[in-house]
Amino acid sequence: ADLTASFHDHTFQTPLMNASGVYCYTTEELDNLLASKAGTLVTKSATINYRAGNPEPRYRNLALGSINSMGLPNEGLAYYLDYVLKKQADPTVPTLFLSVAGISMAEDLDMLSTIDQSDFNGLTELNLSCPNVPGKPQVAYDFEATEKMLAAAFERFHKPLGVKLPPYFDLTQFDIVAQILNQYPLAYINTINSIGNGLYIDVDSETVAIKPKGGFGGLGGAYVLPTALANVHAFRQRLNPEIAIIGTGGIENGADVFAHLLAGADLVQVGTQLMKDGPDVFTRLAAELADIMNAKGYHKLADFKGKLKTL
Ligand SMILES: C=Cc1c(C(=O)O)[nH]c(=O)[nH]c1=O
Repeated sequence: ADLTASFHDHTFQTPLMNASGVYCYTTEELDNLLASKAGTLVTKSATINYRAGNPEPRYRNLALGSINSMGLPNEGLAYYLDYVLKKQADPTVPTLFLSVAGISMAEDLDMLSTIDQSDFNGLTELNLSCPNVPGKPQVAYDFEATEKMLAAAFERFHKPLGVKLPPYFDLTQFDIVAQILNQYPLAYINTINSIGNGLYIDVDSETVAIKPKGGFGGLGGAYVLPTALANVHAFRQRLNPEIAIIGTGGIENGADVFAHLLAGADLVQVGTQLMKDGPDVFTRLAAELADIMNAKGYHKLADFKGKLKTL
């Protein structure tokens, strides 16, 4: 089976990559991703300046996934922009993704301007869905703010741009959000971000799992797979075909990757399972996906991508 993934005019060795925020905070982690079977990588969502983030413990692996309230810790935009600019000079390195998540629309726009004026030749991911900055509502749950943000972004940003979206749970929300997104020349959407503000309770200790926000945090892992698949498929059914889709959420094995691609994803991102297994997870996921494709007689991703059947 050929796992080569095409994404606009870019080609990747596999459709697999990390989810922003996981294993992408330091240049060492990013280099380890490049050395793995991941097709490419995305950097931790950046703010203009360094952020320490929320007090720890702020991430916990759980039997059925994970919970996190990191609070947007990052080294600042320059750190990640320097990294991708240096790496893109190397012809053996695939096209890279750079993620930004400003605390305000003004900060987002400043960062987009900085990137636009740079020689960055990869794709930029505007994170509209961080659930863990206290007092900062998720932009993407405010449809008016989303529209304002996209209009302002495309006024000043001329490189390929994608948006990271939170999960939606209502079919009319898919209609409304898709109608907004279709008005803009987006390269892609990335769906889903963590399911915001879950609460894990440890019965033995009668305590929550993480310190910030009284234990409330974004859910990842197996908990979120059906929601992730629904969002990938709902947007595939509604978005202009020129807007590609990165499927994120709940991938533990090759079958989960296959399901995301069947639902309409062009690339898939792995968060919780990457946190649990490290970059070797991409070797296992690639092998498991290839085995499934071979068993089904599929030779390349296009043979089944987006071809989910209904009853
Ligand atoms: C960028 C902040 C995010 C964070 C975070 O830094 O708390 N956690 C998530 O699950 N998703 C995010 O988008």
